[in-house]
Amino acid sequence: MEGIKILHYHKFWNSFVDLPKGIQKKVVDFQEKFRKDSKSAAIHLEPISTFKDPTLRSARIDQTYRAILKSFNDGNIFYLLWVDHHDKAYQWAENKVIDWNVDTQALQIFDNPEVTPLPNFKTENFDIPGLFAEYSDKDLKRLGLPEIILPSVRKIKVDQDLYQLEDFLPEGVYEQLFYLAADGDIEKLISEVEEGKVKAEELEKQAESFNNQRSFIEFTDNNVFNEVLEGGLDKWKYYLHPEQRKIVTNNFPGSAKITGGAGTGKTVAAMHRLKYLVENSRPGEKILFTTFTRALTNNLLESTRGLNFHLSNVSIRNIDALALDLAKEYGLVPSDAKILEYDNQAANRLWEKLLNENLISYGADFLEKEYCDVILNNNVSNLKDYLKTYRTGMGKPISRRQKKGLWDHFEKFREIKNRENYFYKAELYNTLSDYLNEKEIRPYSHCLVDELQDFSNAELRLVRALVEEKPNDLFMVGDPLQKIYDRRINFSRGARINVRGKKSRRLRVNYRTSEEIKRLAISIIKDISYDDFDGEEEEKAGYISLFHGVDPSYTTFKTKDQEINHLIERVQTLINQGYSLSELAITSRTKNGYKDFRSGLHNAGIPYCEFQGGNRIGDAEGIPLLTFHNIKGLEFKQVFLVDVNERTCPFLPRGFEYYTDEEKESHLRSERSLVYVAISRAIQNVEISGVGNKSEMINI
Ligand SMILES: Nc1ncnc2c1ncn2[C@@H]1O[C@H](COP(=O)(O)OP(=O)(O)OP(=O)(O)O)[C@@H](O)[C@H]1O
Repeated sequence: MEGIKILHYHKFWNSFVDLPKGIQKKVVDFQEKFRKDSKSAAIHLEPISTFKDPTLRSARIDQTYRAILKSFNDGNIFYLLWVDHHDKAYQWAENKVIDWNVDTQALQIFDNPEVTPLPNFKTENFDIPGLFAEYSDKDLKRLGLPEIILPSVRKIKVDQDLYQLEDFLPEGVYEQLFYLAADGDIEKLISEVEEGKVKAEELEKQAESFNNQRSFIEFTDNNVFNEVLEGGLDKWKYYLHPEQRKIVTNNFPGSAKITGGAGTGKTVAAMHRLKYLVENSRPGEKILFTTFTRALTNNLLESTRGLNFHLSNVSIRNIDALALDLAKEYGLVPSDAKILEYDNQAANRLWEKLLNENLISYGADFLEKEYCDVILNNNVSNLKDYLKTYRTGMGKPISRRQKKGLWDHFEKFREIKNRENYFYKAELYNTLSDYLNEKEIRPYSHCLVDELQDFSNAELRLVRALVEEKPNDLFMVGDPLQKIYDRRINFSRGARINVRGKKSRRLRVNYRTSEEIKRLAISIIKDISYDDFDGEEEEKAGYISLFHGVDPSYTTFKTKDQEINHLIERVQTLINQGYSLSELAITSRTKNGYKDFRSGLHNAGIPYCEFQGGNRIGDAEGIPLLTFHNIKGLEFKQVFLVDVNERTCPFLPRGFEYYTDEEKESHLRSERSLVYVAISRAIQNVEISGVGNKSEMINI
């Protein structure tokens, strides 16, 4: 038959990569022949009597290798499921159930419970109701639960039973039951499943539902095979979670905010969204993808190239660099303008100058904080507005009279600083936003923002000003739980961005880390409440990893030398096991924290590198040494958190005892977020170490 479709199961690639090179090439040829004529004698497409599923077929790759396929829709669609040595391929297929689920419009693959018995739960005789007792069979089936597994699900009484069933459920179904156990809103879950379906009656169209595309994709050319032959498959480029795909292709009536825990594929969704916008853009439209750090910008530049679309109308820039360039281009700052960072040497010198030249009863620290957090963060340009501005989170209230006095000081400070051509970043953003708004210049048609939680109100106002308000104007992804800078964002009031209701969505599947690592990461911040950037509490429930690994460890030592020796030994063991150094990372709360480990690596002859402004300094192939701040946005197979004890985590700055309660709380929240960020960078394993007493933040 002409025009046969082959849909590739994402786990098919796991079997494909393990084949000898020569056989991989034969698999590529096999598919070409199969598409032309699946009934050709050379292909030998046949059912096998030992397969429990009568719709499964074996096909011949050569004398010894077989492909396992499922025939679908009267044989004009085939699912290519597995390829292996004859015996192993048959073994893989033998006891599988491979069923089309009409409720979800997705093919389901799972072990036949008649052959592979489902686990018995310890809670079987407990006199407590089933975890899902309040939901009808019909509703559970609408979430994709196969009829044959329903009796076992009815026996689940506690979360632990559900975890035991994970490997016996089809993909996606465990996830749905996990969400249901976490927040109990079955109507919401059913409607999410429905959104992942297509309206069409034809099975061929239904096979393209978002729910089915989670695991099955048609590859019509051989490029992807070449990609695998050259070094592996980046599944994120093709197989998207239905929630990711919805976000990528959705038509948002205005700006969209996407949140999700660490590793839930927010950056991946944003990159696909960029591709989608480019492919649907009109001539002349320019699209900006911006983020906070240079390291992430560099990663984005690299990764988006792999998605194969034209980047000619796309600008991928970090927000600072973009703002400075645009401000210079519009003549808003001199070409030799210099940037002031909060609390850096130049800023401290200028504030001291103000204090020396005037009789002022406030300290430089207070003045700078008030100027940056209240004046600049709210873009206050005159005394009248300053008098009206709330100083939320600023501690001790100040009177109208005090505000008037302060305003005079700030005007003098501005003169001092402008004379020397210095500008705070926020000042640059404000000046630029005001200019763009006044002149109605909108340099970009769409803007995507990654690491949203690190943006300040001033940066977000600039983002808002760069793009005209219209459907699909802004697409912003971030994780409130990873907010490691102590700055308040408020979309509607602070940044004039409106994203309430349906325009904000949340991703929940952690693709990066094992469930064990995710649980540890979440335990750090579980009792803290995080703002969703619009004054509501960000949800934490229903955040799940779908694979398992080893339990993270936390070891303390008597001396620093012991800790260093232990780390060096562990690194050497991992190298011997075949890990490359760049797959590992050593991270500590401060730069000082990893200094001794750097010497240890040096003495042991193990190459290392550090990060500066997004670039690797030292041996680029060496093991990276990073602070918890600059490991953000990156990922590694194994992460070592070093120098972790009661004194370093949380890290308390000098003068902490004088902070107001609100400031203390805010600081400690950021400290917890930092540890959450550092732990959640690991794919397979986290090892924590320190000298002395353990940090009370980490309970292992
Ligand atoms: N649909 C997918 N299929 C396979 N892998 C995926 C998918 N989506 C994301 N990933 C992988 O999961 C990891 C985390 O993805 P990503 O960086 O997009 O998450 P994130 O939510 O931005 O994380 P963080 O906030 O922690 O930086 C990456 O290795 C990515 O390739």
